[in-house]
Amino acid sequence: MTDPITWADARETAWAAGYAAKPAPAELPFAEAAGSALAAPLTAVSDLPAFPTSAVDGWAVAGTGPWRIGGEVLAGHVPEPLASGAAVKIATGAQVPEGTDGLIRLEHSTVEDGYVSGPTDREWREAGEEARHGEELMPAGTPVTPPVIGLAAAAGHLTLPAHGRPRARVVVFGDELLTSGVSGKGRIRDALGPMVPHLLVGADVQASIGPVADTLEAHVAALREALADADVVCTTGGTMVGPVDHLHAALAEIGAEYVLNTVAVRPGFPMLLARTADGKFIAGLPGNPQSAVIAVVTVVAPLLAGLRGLPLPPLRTVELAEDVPGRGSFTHLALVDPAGRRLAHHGSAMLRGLAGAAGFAVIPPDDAAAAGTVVDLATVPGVSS
Ligand SMILES: Nc1nc2c(c(=O)[nH]1)N[C@H]1C(S)=C(S)[C@@H](COP(=O)(O)OP(=O)(O)OC[C@H]3O[C@@H](n4cnc5c(N)ncnc54)[C@H](O)[C@@H]3O)O[C@H]1N2
Ligand code: MOO
Repeated sequence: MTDPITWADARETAWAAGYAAKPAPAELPFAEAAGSALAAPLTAVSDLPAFPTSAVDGWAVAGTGPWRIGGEVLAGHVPEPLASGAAVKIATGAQVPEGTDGLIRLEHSTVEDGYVSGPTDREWREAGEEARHGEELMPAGTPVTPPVIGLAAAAGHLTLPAHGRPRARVVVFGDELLTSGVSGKGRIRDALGPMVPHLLVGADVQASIGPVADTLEAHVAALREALADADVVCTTGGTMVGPVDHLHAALAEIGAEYVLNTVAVRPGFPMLLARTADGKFIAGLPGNPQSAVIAVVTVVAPLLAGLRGLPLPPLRTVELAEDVPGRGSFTHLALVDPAGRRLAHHGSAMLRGLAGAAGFAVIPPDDAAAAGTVVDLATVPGVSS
């Protein structure tokens, strides 16, 4: 087995491999561009707003008052110019008539004998106040978040230049796994098949394969099937060298090469990332369920970010409420709750602690962290706290 790389290097390496392999930018409908990075700057296709727009429900008036009422302007119409001494009722969002000197809010207005009076103000948004036609709104590289999609639509776009969503597929290895019923008699319920697809945020996740029988032929066949319609395949289990751990042999059989093989982190050490000759990726997640999640956090999430042109997912921070030991020369990823307290049931074969955690406090190699220390926090995709 090769020397494990550091946890920090594993994140960087997986991200860089994804970034180098990201699909060429294309004009994508918003739904497909969502979660990618802008491959070119976003510009305004019109002035924003495109016309002076009323910010209130009220009256548009010209000249000095009281103003003679003559009609109304609703949103979605082009109004006639307003003559001096005239007033029109105007709705929020409606185009302000040319010649308007001020708006009176409905609730501040008094209407008498066909005339309106009240305090006026320039309560409209000027054309081009937010952006001028052709102006750059967001630079290339900006993540396509829901607000960016809203801005793009407001600015006149139907598509965005972005990197397409990678297709991902989960392959579950293990003869001992049950997909229904309860654990017993040497067999356990598959916890990873139902969980891992939801961790692959940003990917177009295909139907999972497995549980796959513990033979090399079945492993090779499952990998080939998964790779036929996925850019990223996440396998679970079989990363070690047990009697029925066939992943490494299966990777050799299909000619995949390691991007990284084992990471100096506990839990999660036996994770790996490999690449096929045609540039697809296979992430090997260890079978212990918490270790599988750590492999997603360490390798898969950075890889998917890179494939979409996004930067390495940032770490957050957490102030520890209690001492956390190190794990010798390995990084220790320690489950903590949002208040920085360690969780019970944090063994790598368990999910009970993880299910209530804010994420993993990152305790660097050859170190330990005392209560009160602020350390990095690696969060789990799909989990917010
Ligand atoms: N001699 C050694 N044995 C092990 C070492 C070691 O260093 N030397 N490392 C341990 C560590 S660390 C891990 S993590 C596991 C990794 O094992 P594999 O990736 O080969 O996974 P399996 O052997 O298939 O399974 C391990 C464990 O996880 C359970 N499992 C597997 N898949 C699922 C699933 N889909 N849902 C729920 N649970 C699952 C499986 O039943 C085993 O209990 O190796 C250690 N051994
Ligand atoms: O490191 Mo293993 O991945 O402890 O469970």
